[in-house]
Amino acid sequence: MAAPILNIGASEAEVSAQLCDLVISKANAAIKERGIFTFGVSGGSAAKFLCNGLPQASTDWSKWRIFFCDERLVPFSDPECTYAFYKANLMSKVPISEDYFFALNSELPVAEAAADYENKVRSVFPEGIPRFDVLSLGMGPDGHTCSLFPGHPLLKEASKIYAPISDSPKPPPQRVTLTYPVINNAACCVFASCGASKADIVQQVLEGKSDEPLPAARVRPTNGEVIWILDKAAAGKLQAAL
Ligand SMILES: O=C1O[C@H](COP(=O)(O)O)[C@@H](O)[C@H](O)[C@H]1O
Repeated sequence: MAAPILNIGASEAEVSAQLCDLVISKANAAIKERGIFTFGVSGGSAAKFLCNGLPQASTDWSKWRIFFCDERLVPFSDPECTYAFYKANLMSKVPISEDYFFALNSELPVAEAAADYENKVRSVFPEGIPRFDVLSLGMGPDGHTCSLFPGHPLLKEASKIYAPISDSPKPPPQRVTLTYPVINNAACCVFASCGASKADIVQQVLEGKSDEPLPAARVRPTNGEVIWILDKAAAGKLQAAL
């Protein structure tokens, strides 16, 4: 298990550019090697960072297979719907087929929606624990990542690819999330976080010592890398950045 790699950008725009450059270079390498790029995307600020730079990518979009690291169980018309954000800010700008940007069926009850989404993942990863080329992750001010929240029983979920959650402390309450066995089987997990409001939690996750690590600190792929891309404000309390 490799130690996290830390990259610090001068500004949010630089963080966004570094994240997009990393994803595009991993995508083009995977496509060259295996003819396919499997990518997990998050909502919140990470979605904005990706949508700033990915539309300019020089890549073969027909080879990308995009899934959600987590998604909220709300209709496409709801402003909280992450799929709708990517549809407006990425899918409308690049030639990726809707068949390969896998949406959550928000008309199903949450447990069925998670099982249905798991079947979609199985269309690309027919067996075993899926190994995504890249998971683009965000971290909330409480240290959550995907929809895995501090102290929640889902931190221990070990049998599902995607788990339903109906009591998310951050609204909306019903969501579907990747689980740790899949997250920690990825080839690359990349966090992008910006702003002084994230500085304390970034410091706790990257330099804190606890018997109960925060959800973002549990992202440690056994045979992959973890990269953190931060702006100066988010990295402001790290000893490693001094
Ligand atoms: O609710 C969510 O929050 C996290 C963190 O979002 P951020 O805006 O604080 O970066 C996000 O990664 C996750 O996908 C989303 O559902």
